[in-house]
Amino acid sequence: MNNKKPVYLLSGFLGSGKTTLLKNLIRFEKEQGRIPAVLMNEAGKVSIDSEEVDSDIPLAELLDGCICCTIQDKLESKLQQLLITGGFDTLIIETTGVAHPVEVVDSVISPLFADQFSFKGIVTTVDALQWEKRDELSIQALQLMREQIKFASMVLLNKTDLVADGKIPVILNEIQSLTSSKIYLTQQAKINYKSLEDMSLKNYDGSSQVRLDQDLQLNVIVHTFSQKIERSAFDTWLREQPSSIYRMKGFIPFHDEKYPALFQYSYGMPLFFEHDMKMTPNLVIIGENLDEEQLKKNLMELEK
Ligand SMILES: Nc1nc2c(ncn2[C@@H]2O[C@H](COP(=O)(O)OP(=O)(O)OP(=O)(O)O)[C@@H](O)[C@H]2O)c(=O)[nH]1
Repeated sequence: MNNKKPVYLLSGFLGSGKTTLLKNLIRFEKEQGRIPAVLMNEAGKVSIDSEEVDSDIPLAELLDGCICCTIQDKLESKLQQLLITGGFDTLIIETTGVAHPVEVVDSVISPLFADQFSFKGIVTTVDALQWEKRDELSIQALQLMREQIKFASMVLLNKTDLVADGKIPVILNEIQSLTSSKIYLTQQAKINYKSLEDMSLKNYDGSSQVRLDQDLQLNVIVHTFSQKIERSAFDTWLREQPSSIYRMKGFIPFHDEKYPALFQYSYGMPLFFEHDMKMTPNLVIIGENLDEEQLKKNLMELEK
């Protein structure tokens, strides 16, 4: 009888649907009578996604950096902590959108945990629309997306609702040329989660070509609003932002709302959701070669 806890690694570029998949997977695990633990990290000092994980789920977080080479030691100690605290059956790791999955696999497959964890594989989500528009990405960002696909044990081609039906076979072919793993077409990262149980770790040869810290000039900027702002002024500010901002998320304190609104933005598409709890009004901005000083100055002007 194998008592090792299965570990799933969720990978995928910024905004591709990892957190959406995580939430679905947690629900599925609970329905199967299992308790999932979650390890997540965010490329910023504050965590937005962890607010989305129910409080009854064991959760460990790594902040301020990517779950990759720079914090591998921290990752190992978090894994150890989780094992000591126990009380879970499955572990789901959500990596930041800028992490190379292989770096994380290295920690999880560490001899330290060999008898406790059974690594099931990497599930990579790909934003179909973003793939279609991949020419707009920098070479490094595109290279990372390719690597995330190449090392996947399973690929979810997500957000298929955002591209024309006729384009799907083309995209599918392009992605299949990078991996022999199965590709599922999804919306809101919905699949039959039982297929995850049969995954095996493919394409893991330990070689990684992208060292993000050196290659991709990615900035993570965190702004904390000190006052409420006008929605219209924020919308105007949004329209002026460059395409080199890949992702934003946070809680925005608007004048006419009781609590800060949850804000999600990927590749030019903003979404706002009412929130029924008072969250710290932090906005995390992720992009390439961003002018932090100018961005913060403009955001502060919205508060006047
Ligand atoms: N239209 C559409 N939107 C989706 C789909 N799946 C997820 N989204 C939305 O896309 C946004 C980003 O999804 P997340 O699940 O947060 O993506 P992520 O990969 O965790 O993002 P990071 O944490 O920034 O790397 C959210 O607003 C989701 O609701 C989909 O299939 N179609």
